[in-house]
Amino acid sequence: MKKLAIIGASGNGKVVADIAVKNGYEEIVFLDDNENIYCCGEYPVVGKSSDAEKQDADIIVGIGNAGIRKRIQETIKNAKIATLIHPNATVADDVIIGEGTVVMAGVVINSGTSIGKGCIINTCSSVDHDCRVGDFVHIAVGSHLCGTVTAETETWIGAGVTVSNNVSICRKCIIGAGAVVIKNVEESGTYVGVPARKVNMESKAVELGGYFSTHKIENIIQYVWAA
Ligand SMILES: CC(=O)SCCNC(=O)CCNC(=O)[C@H](O)C(C)(C)COP(=O)(O)OP(=O)(O)OC[C@H]1O[C@@H](n2cnc3c(N)ncnc32)[C@H](O)[C@@H]1OP(=O)(O)O
Repeated sequence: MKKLAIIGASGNGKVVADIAVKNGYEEIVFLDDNENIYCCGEYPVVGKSSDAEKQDADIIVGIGNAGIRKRIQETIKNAKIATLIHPNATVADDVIIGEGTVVMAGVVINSGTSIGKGCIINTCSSVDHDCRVGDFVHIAVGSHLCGTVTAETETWIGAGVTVSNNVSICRKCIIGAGAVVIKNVEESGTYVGVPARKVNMESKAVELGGYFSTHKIENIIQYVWAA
C-alpha cells in the first residue's frame, strides 16, 4: 500500500493530502509537533516531525513557512521524500522539479523552467518559460512569474503577485500580496505595491504563511531562516 506521512497538520497540509490521494497514495498520516492536534481533515496525527524517519512511508513537509520546511526536509533522507503534482496542473515535459515540492491545482509551468526542492507552487499560479525557482520558495495562490524570472531560495511570492519577465528576486524576500515586481530585487526584505518597493516592516506584526506572528518581522525572519 502506498503510504505518505505529511509533516504539518495545517490547511496547507490538508491540500497536500488531497493531491497525494490524486497521486495514488492509499494511506495518509500526519506528523505534527503540536500535541493538541489529533487529526487533519479525515487523517490522523500519529506522531511528531522527529518521528518521520520511523515511518514506513514516503514523507513530505506540508508546512507553509519556508525556514521550517527547509529545516525539517533537510533532516530526512532524499529517498523518502515525495514530490507531488496535482493532475490538473500543466507542466511542460522538460521542467525539472526538486524533491519535496508540491505543485497545486491549476498551476502552469512552462518549458525550460527549473523548480527547486521543497517548494510550494500554489493554486492557479504560473511560472513561465526559462524561470529558475530556488529551493523552498513559495509561489502563493494566483501569482505569475513571466518568462526568464529567477526567484532565489526561501523567497515567498505572495498571493496575486506579478513578476515581469527577465527579473531576478534574491533569496529570503517577501513579496506582499498583489505586488508587481518590475526590476531586480537585490536585497533581502519585504516588498509591496505597484511597482514593488522595499518597506520597513520592523514595527509591524507579520504572518509568514499563517504560522507566525510577531511585532519584529526582521527578528522572526532571522530566527526562522537561521534555524
Ligand atoms: C493558500 C494561501 O493562503 S497562500 C498564502 C497567501 N498569503 C499571502 O500572499 C499574504 C501575503 N502577505 C502580505 O502581503 C502581508 O501584508 C505582508 C507580509 C506584506 C506584510 O504583513 P504585515 O507585516 O502584517 O503588514 P501590516 O498588515 O502590519 O501592514 C503594514 C503596512 O504595509 C501595508 N501593506 C501590507 N501588505 C501590503 C501589500 N500586500 N501591499 C501593499 N501594502 C501592504 C499596510 O497597509 C500597512 O500600511 P500602513 O502602515 O500605512 O497602515
